[in-house]
Amino acid sequence: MLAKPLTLSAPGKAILHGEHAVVHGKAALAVALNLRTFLQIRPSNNGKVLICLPNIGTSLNWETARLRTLLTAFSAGLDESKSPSPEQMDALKEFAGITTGLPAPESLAILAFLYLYLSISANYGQIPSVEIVVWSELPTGAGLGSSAAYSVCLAAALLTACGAIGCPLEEEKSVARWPEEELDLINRWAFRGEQVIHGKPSGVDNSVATWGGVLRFQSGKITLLKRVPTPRILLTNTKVSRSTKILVAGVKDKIRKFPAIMNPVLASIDAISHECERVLEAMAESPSQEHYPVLEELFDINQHHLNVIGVGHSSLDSVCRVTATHGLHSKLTGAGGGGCAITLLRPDTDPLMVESARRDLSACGFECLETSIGAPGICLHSLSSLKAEVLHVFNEV
Ligand SMILES: Nc1ncnc2c1ncn2[C@@H]1O[C@H](COP(=O)(O)OP(=O)(O)OP(=O)(O)O)[C@@H](O)[C@H]1O
Ligand SMILES: C[C@@](O)(CCO)CC(=O)[O-]
Ligand SMILES: [Mg+2]
Repeated sequence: MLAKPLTLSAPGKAILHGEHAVVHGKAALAVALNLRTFLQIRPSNNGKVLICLPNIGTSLNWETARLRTLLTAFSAGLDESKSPSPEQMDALKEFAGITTGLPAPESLAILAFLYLYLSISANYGQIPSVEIVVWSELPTGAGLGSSAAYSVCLAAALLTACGAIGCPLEEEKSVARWPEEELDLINRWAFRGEQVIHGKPSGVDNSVATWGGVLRFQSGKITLLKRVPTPRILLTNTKVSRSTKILVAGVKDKIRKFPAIMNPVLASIDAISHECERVLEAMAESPSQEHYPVLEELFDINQHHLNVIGVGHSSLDSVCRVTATHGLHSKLTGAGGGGCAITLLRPDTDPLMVESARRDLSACGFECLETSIGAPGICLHSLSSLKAEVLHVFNEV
């Protein structure tokens, strides 16, 4: 059980190709970002469970005895066919005093936490009185998988706290990862958290946050692409807020209304993901500049498709237009409707050109984020290995 504080982190992600189509059984290519969500869980002896979420200004606590009264409704196990039921969600909303129809960010985050806390306790054994702090380097709700990194951190922390999985961090180590079968369990529980936040997630985001690196995801099948080169990208946050849940529901509605028009678009996005993977593999075989025009054209085509299925936004059009004036190619990433875009950079892209593109993007009110890609998935950290910024957050709350 939990004898001392544990600190863990999971990465955000960028989807190169396949967002939305992946919800409908098509392939997606996703990369882990070196922008992470950190969680600290510490034992406490006040008979309460506390969750503190500084990114969204929320801190709540409940008596463990009160939480226990809900346990029987959450003992169904990890049956693949069962997702969080409307009855379970209603019980949680009533417990947490959430009455609004359209859930606010803090409501979704709390519901996902309560769902995971109760389901994991009911299935593996009571989680003791704990304090949990979650803080992220990722913008929340901007297409970079913040919900998945949050769910993966929660699942890993709660499974470790109740002894369902081990704690692989040895004394002298600064970072440790769980063995594959435990990562698989973390990923499957995190998917449940995503279901609470998203409604109908494909599972691609929680898979990247769990496994890290670069992967292809299709209908629940995760293929880690170990050999492919990780392209350089520039991330731009338009700062236009949006909800993945609403955007995913909008696409579903469009497919229902116009199946003969929308299904070929999804099939084309699927073909783009496969073509991109083929090109990345060819680049691994023979690195050469000649592959970049193809990757750039795939970005352009997919961006048009994403507009067709209704997840574009004028701010994302602006990112594409501004970067195009510098000879660069961009597309939205994640759910779209605002949030972030990715711009492909060639290894030989002139840094001055990138700098001037960034200046123009900033002048539009957008924020460019620097990060590397192919980062590791969920891991445990020793306190001494944490960056000062992260330590500061955990020491403050
Ligand atoms: N650090 C965090 N603290 C608290 N809640 C968080 C945090 N990160 C994510 N969330 C929860 O996840 C929600 C955002 O999820 P959403 O799926 O809409 O966006 P995203 O995951 O950032 O983007 P995408 O799904 O397109 O990659 C927030 O409203 C909040 O409920
Ligand atoms: C829009 C979507 O395809 C990606 C969000 O990052 C939703 C999902 O796959 O769950
Ligand atoms: Mg999300």
